[in-house]
Amino acid sequence: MTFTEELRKENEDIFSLIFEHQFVQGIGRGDVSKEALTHYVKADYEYLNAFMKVYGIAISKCASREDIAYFNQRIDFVLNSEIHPHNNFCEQIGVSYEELQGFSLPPTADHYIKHMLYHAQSGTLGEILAALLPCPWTYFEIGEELIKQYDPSPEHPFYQWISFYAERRVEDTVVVMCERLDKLAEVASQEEKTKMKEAFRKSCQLEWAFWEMAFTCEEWITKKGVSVNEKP
Ligand SMILES: Cc1ncc(CN)c(N)n1
Repeated sequence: MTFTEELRKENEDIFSLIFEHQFVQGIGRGDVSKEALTHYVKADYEYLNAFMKVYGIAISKCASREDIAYFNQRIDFVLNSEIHPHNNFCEQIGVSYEELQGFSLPPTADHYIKHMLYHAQSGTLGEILAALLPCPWTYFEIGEELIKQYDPSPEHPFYQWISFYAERRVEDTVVVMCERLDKLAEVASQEEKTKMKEAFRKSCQLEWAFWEMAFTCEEWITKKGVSVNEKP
């Protein structure tokens, strides 16, 4: 079994909790509330900005141009392609994408980006990839699961979102990231592999928590109660 096959097996519990999550199932049924969609897009826009910065830190640790080109191409995908699923949600909410940009992150999303930034700053390239991999991997499998369970037609409100993540391009992203991580794991010490496993599992758990954060419209607590998610 490869290292990433092991990771997938050890985290089957979290993957299945993600597939069952009410937000994810709501995408499949086509009935997520506008409040939850809005909360998700506001947080995810900033989350993806942080994700690209983590790729940037990974570039600073690359030893070859081929590795630099790989991370550069990943940044391009987030910057220019991952706007499509957000636009699908915005159309369903009835707002422009620009209106949902620039908000501060709710607690769970804040935790998730700091978890990735921690591994980016202090870890090896393998540790960084392990922290990043659940992002494309869980979404690709969500796309696959929702197609299997709901077989959405082009009229489905979230058809674009579902088909974007179930697409070949996202599958290829996962396959290539797994191959890269497997190669790095082959030469990693036991201690480094343990760190990779911890980073991967926590990112899977934070993926579930991110859906929950959006579904419950999670906010920071203040003396007056929970604060409204305002622009800083
Ligand atoms: C939180 C999160 N995780 C994963 C993805 C898919 N790249 C995303 N857009 N947002």
